[in-house]
Amino acid sequence: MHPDGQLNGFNNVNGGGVKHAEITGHILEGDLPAARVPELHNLENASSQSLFHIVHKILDDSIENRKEDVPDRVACLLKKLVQMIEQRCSKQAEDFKKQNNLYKTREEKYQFKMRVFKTLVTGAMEENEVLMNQLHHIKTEKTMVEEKKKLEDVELIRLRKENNDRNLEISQLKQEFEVTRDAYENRCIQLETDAMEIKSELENKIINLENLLTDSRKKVKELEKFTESKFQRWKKKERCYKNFMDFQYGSLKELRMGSESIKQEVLMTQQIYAEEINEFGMKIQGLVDAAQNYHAVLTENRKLYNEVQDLKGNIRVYCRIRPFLKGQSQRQTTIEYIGDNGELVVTNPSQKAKESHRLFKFNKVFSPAATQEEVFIDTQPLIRSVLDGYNVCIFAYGQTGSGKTYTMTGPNVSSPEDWGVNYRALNDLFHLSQVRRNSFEYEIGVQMVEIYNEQVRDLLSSNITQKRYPSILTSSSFDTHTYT
Ligand SMILES: Nc1ncnc2c1ncn2[C@@H]1O[C@H](COP(=O)(O)OP(=O)(O)OP(=O)(O)O)[C@@H](O)[C@H]1O
Repeated sequence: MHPDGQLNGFNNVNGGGVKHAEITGHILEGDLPAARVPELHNLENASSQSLFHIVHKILDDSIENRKEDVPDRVACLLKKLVQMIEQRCSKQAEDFKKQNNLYKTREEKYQFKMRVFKTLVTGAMEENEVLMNQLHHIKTEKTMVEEKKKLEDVELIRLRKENNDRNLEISQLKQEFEVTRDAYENRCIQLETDAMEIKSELENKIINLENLLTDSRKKVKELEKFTESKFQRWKKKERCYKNFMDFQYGSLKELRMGSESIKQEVLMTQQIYAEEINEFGMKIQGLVDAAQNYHAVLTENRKLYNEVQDLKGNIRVYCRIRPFLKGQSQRQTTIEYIGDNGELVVTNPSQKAKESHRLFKFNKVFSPAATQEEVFIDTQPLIRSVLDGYNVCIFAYGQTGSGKTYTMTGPNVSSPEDWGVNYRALNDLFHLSQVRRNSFEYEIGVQMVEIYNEQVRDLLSSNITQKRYPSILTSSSFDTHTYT
């Protein structure tokens, strides 16, 4: 593997070593003539170390012997030696360069080979891994196959046992088959005998059936004749129906035409109807406007009406004179005069002449002849103002038997003519709420009380214990709610 130049170099050194001994022998002797210096050219092949050694020797020798001619020879020799060393050095440098280049080339080659080897090694390792995996897989499969084999062995033993059992069964079945076959053969013989009997029976039946068939054919012929006549009748009927259908079809055509004309009429009517509806809508709009105006006028009217009630006076006192009851004498009357504007003159015969007449002034005085309706008509406007949100109180005052119940309730509830103020007022309020139901919704509550000996009693309560009010009535107890 060493370069050739280096090997030659060693040879030269060895070879040079022999000559070096000879040359040093001459130089050491000190009689190296100048004529022999050219022989030193033969030292070209001597090693650099031996040449340096020679130089050292020459120098030592010249120092020891102090010969005058030595320096020239030494100089000549040294020059020669230096030239040789230089040549050698340059040669060696070239050799080194060459070797270096050679080494580099080889190194690249080696590196390339190394890479190839590495690739091969990597491939070999991967292959090895794959093989290892395959080996592992094969081992696993082997284990499975072994287990399967064990199971199959067990299965084989079981199948063998089963086979023995089956053989046993087969032999038993064979025996049974023998027995069954014998029974079957006997049965066949029996059946053959039966079949023979049935055959003879069937032959008899066939003869009978043939007779029946002959009869049937006769009947079929008769039926055919009958069918032919019927067919003719049906054909006649078909013709009739066809005529009828044609007639119906014509009627249907007429009906369709009629339907078309009706459709046209309906469309016309729809158009007229739409126009009329439009007109009607416009009229309704007018009516709505009129109704709105009507409401405004009604509100104004009501306002004026309540103002009139206010002007008549918030507190009004009416006097009703009860007629004499049966058995009472008409001569006992103390009523002297009843005026149209509420004047009442009462006489008291027990007083002196001046004080015997007393004048009372009321809003109105009802005579004994006044009816229930006349009394109510004067209170009606006040009652109606309740529906506009005014508080109204009507109460009767008087001594026992003076006619309070008669005036407020009436003597006979079943007769509307006899109804008192209460019934008439409620009747009027319900009637008005019905009339105004499109504009207002009223909720009406009723309470009737009696004040007797400064004790308030609920006249509508059916429970006796709750009849007496514990306290004085508040105005809110009489409220009538209105909603718009
Ligand atoms: N205007 C009238 N016309 C005819 N009969 C009358 C009239 N007013 C009262 N009466 C009769 O007078 C009687 C007494 O009347 P009523 O019972 O109404 O009196 P009252 O004031 O309620 O008595 P009390 O305070 O005791 O309850 C009754 O029989 C009633 O029918």
